[in-house]
Amino acid sequence: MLRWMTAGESHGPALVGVLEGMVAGVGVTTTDLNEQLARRRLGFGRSPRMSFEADDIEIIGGVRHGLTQGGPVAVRIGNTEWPKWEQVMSPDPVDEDVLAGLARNKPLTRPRPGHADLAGMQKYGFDEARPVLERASARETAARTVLGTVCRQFLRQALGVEIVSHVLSIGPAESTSDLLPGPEDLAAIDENPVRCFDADATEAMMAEVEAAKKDGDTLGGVIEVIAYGLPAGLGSHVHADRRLDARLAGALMGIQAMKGVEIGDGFATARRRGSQAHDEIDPVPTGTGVRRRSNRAGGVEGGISNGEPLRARVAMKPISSVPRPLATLDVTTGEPAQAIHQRSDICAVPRAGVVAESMVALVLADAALEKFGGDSLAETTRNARAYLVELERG
Ligand SMILES: Cc1cc2nc3c(=O)[nH]c(=O)nc-3n(C[C@H](O)[C@H](O)[C@H](O)COP(=O)(O)O)c2cc1C
Ligand SMILES: C=C(O[C@@H]1CC(C(=O)O)=C[C@@H](OP(=O)(O)O)[C@H]1O)C(=O)O
Repeated sequence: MLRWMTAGESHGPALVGVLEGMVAGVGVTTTDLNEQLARRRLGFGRSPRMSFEADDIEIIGGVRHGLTQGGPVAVRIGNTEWPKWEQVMSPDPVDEDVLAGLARNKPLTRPRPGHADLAGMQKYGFDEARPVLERASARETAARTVLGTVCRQFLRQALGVEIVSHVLSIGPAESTSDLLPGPEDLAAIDENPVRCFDADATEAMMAEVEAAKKDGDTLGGVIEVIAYGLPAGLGSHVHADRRLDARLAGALMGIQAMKGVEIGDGFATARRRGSQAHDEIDPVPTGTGVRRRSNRAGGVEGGISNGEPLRARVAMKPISSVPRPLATLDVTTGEPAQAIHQRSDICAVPRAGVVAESMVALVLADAALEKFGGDSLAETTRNARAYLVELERG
């Protein structure tokens, strides 16, 4: 079983991520992790913090000379913003007079609708939003991205799986193209300012972000993640929590601000007749596997991967730090007020796609290890090959 956890606050000294259960022998380096962290900073409409902050990464356990060792992989990502926050976020007590003189420490008593501020204050008994937003912040997704990258390396090296994401829509601007990007298209997608595969939709998406910025507003959108090369047989129909689709939905919805998940054609499938909704199967000569005429199911049937590319879509709500402030209350007075606004992303959909890739990688690596087992990359690969040979034999 693969387990993972992150710790750390948005303006604390560092984030930490731990991945337990990864086999030995997976090739992964600091450069691999940095590459994915850099991708997570991409995109038109991102927060100014993305351009001046660096992810200061250090692998502190589980990897030796570029190979996983079978023990927990632990990674520390230093926040280069820390010196500005050393007192506000100090783990140890700080003199009250010093704190009172710090503008950064001003209590945040006007919670933002749509952020975790008010719900978190109520739940944990805080009288201001700082302790809530520090952990609710999607800064934490840097740690997940790193752990997902280890899984991505494992999936690639054990099974030849490649994971891609692209933006389908930002606000009302959406791609109408049916073209599915492949692994070879990922570099071009990353070069596109909104990480969109459809050049025709790019300008409209950028125009939406510009217009939202001008109006003091924010935007959400829809991202698609595709995994290629996934063998049939991951996940299971036998119990709810073993279903691959349920696990993917939970993982994707577990990303801050994600409010909807579709597997394959998802909601569109619900509007079709059965004859137009499913993927008909053609007989093929023994030894060549099976063939489907389409992939509306997005590579999962009965909670089990079916060998087609896995497709999952996730809908992100607009950023809740709206520059044109939303109505709220001041919790100290109970009077109406305008929500706090802080430096923020206008639209984080393009970079959220990279986080979504990592979440999919975590789920797929877990499901692959469950299916094929093993303690080393060589053993898992051997087991997977033996299974695939049997499968193709029919
Ligand atoms: C990559 C990424 C970047 C984000 N950037 C911001 C941001 O700059 N400002 C903000 O208010 N929310 C941002 N969010 C969203 C908040 O973290 C999220 O709205 C908040 O945690 C509440 O969402 P929830 O209701 O899903 O928990 C971002 C989310 C992601 C995934
Ligand atoms: C720091 C990151 O994203 C942050 C996510 C975030 C939020 O509320 O989720 C709010 C912003 O933080 P700040 O208010 O400090 O500018 C984003 O910059 C990051 O992704 O590394």
